[in-house]
Amino acid sequence: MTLESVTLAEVEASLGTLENESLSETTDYLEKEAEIFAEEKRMEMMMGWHLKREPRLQRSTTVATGSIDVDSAAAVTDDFPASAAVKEVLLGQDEGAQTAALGSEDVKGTHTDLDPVQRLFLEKIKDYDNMHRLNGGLLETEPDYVKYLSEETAKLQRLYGGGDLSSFPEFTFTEAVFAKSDPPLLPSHDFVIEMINGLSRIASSSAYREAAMECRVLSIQSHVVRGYVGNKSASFPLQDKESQACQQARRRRCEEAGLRLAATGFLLVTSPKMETGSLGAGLVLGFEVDSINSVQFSNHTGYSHWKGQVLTADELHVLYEGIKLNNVHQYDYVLTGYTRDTSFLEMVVDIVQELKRANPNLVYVCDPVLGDHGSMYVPQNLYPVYKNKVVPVADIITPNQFEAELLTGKNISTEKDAVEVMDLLHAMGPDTVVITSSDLPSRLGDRFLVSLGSQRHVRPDGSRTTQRVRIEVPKVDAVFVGTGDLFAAMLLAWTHHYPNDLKMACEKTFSVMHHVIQRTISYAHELAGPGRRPSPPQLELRMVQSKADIEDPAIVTEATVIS
Ligand SMILES: Nc1ncnc2c1ncn2[C@@H]1O[C@H](COP(=O)(O)OP(=O)(O)O)[C@@H](O)[C@H]1O
Ligand SMILES: Cc1ncc(COP(=O)(O)O)c(C=O)c1O
Repeated sequence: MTLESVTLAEVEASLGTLENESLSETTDYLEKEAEIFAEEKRMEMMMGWHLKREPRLQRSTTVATGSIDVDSAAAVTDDFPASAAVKEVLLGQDEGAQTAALGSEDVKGTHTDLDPVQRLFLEKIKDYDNMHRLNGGLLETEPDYVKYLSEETAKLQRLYGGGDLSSFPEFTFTEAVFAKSDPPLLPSHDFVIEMINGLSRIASSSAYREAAMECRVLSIQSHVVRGYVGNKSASFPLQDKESQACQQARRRRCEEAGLRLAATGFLLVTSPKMETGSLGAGLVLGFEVDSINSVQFSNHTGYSHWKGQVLTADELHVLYEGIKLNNVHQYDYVLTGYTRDTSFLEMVVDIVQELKRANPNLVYVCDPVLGDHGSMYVPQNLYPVYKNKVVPVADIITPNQFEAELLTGKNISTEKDAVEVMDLLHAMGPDTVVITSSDLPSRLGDRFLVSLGSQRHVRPDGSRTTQRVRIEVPKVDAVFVGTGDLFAAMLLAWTHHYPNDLKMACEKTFSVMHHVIQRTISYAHELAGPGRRPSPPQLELRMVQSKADIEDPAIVTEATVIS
């Protein structure tokens, strides 16, 4: 007889014979098969589901307990519309009453509105309950189950300090007494109420919304499949790094707005005496980096071979139009680097101008990539576009010495020359200029690289002030590619964090560079082997491995304020 061919009547008949007998081995198989089938049938009838041995219900029929199984009761009441009689039997009485009802012959007789399957179900529970009581424990359990149960019980007893795990615990609620102390270590009851009421006000306040808002960068740079230049060099560090810096900057703004954000991830209106911790899990504010890939190459152009595609000005415009049509063209920063095409660069300028109109506080960070050490490595016709169109709309620029000289038409032979060049660059537009590398001699010796920075500020009274710094970092005897892009991205991040402190922003930025470069060169030497110069693939920046240094760089170089 297959299970499918068992009719309900047969099931009832089979089980009916069991009613007056104890469960025996000979009927065991038939009963179990019938029971499973009956259960499935019952489910289908009552719920319209095609439920196959739903585990909670299986448990209720195979593991009987001294009192009603809470899970099975919940299954009946929560998951399908059991009849009033079933509910009454299962839930309508206290534990003792339920046990009594289940153990009594009345169940079948008094609830005449039960359909045959429901009755069968209740009778089975009743049978098991009787058997359980007679047997003094679980029925038909495998040794493994008994072992598992006793281990789990022991575990719970260890965790919760013993006690009877089979009975419902008693709870005693006593009124909390809030100790008054000065200064208060715990918030007072009134304060907690005030805090809760305040939460909804804070959530809708503009300061909170501003604090919770993301900081979004549009980065228009190269993409490479292999290695780290352009967007590959800038995106990961920005996304990673800024989660910390943004949090701090925004926490400061929140505090200024009279709000405090506590360490637990809860937003609290605190009394002024209460300590504020880090933002914790409450707000996560990494830079959102939207990348437009100006080229997609297999690798950077310092390798023996490279292949790929170049984005045209029109294609750039199409991408930007798409963003604009969705009205998601609100950016806090634009970051650009290596470009070889004049019309593309002009399109970038148009986009920056339009984005600045949408957000007058937008900061454009530009690495005016033209060449190095006296020679240009982009087409000559890019130079006038940078000089006349790009630099004037830029807020932060990161030229090397050659690029700074080219843009201003003035040579740098001394630190004084460098300061004058930076002033000329300020006059062209940008408030922040960092000359990333120079041939100027270092006071620390010829194994150090000298860089200079200058930042203009407008004082509250409208007058201008300029901070200028010199920074010297150990020179590494190798050519790295992608360092200019990483540098610009990190300067963006750290000037965001320290908008009026170029010294600090430079110390952080140059320290990140130092850590990444040191890790890269050690690894490259290891790969190349003793006495051999590392190849371009071996010199790819160790970006992911430098995550911790990018997030929180140990300061390895102090910037000197020079005027
Ligand atoms: N060989 C090197 N040794 C030490 N630092 C370097 C070296 N090359 C690059 N850097 C770091 O990277 C930064 C950017 O340098 P670079 O890539 O030469 O800029 P750019 O591409 O603008 O010419 C430098 O300011 C310096 O911190
Ligand atoms: C495709 C590509 N993008 C960007 C760069 C810029 O690299 P860096 O950051 O060293 O100026 C290069 C340098 O070769 C490159 O090949």
